[in-house]
Amino acid sequence: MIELSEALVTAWTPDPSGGPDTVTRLLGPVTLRLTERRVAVVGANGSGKSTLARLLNGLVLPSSGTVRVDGLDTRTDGPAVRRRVGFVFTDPDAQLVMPTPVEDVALSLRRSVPDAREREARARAALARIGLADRADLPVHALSGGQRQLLALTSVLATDPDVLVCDEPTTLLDLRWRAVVDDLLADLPQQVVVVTHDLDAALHAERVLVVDDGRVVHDGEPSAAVAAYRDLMTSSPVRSGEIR
Ligand SMILES: Nc1ncnc2c1ncn2[C@@H]1O[C@H](COP(=O)(O)OP(=O)(O)OP(=O)(O)O)[C@@H](O)[C@H]1O
Repeated sequence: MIELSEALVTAWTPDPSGGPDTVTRLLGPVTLRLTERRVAVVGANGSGKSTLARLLNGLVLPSSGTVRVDGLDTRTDGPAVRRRVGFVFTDPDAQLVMPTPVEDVALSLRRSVPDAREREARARAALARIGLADRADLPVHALSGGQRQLLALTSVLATDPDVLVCDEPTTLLDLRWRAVVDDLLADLPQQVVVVTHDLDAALHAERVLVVDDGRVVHDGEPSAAVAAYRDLMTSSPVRSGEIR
């Protein structure tokens, strides 16, 4: 289970005129217990969604307060937390590190499958399950954006995380690939936390968090949360100079 207790994220911002740096609040303080299997996070651009998502696996550490995953503190138990919580970025190129799909998935299996040949066989089987068997040995950059996102997901899932956090995993995809990735995520046995601008997808979650100006301003069942988010967006249009 993921628990945030008074988690606050701040950043030091340099003063362009050479004065002292200022501290900016990016998120929080947030107190949450995430127990549902499907959680969506929605909010305006720059509202703090990615910061919240990154807190969950220790990519961002709280400046004060704590974030715990199954009792492990992200500040002191980072590697153990990251083994439990897989993270999928918006842009798959941010996380695909090997030249070919089969090598990328095999790399994720290195801890659990010591034998190289067995690892490769399992990587090929995983790629076959998502329909990429015939792309396994192509250069990664030869895959389409949707195929690369599926590959990134497969590589993260190969590490067998208990929780998957996805930061806008379908934003760069067309409607067909969006449906493919949404279906894959929907069928996973793991807890999945998805940051999304896709309100239809958010409506399929069990719980939706609405983030605004670095705070969780609504937290509840999807239809009420999405309605609250729509109200928020129509009642506070972006005005010049207000973009965070
Ligand atoms: N390290 C940092 N230093 C200073 N400001 C930061 C830092 N990281 C994020 N921010 C700012 O914090 C705010 C929240 O960023 P975040 O990426 O969490 O927003 P978001 O809701 O995910 O936005 P989007 O939907 O556009 O991806 C933004 O204004 C961003 O510029």
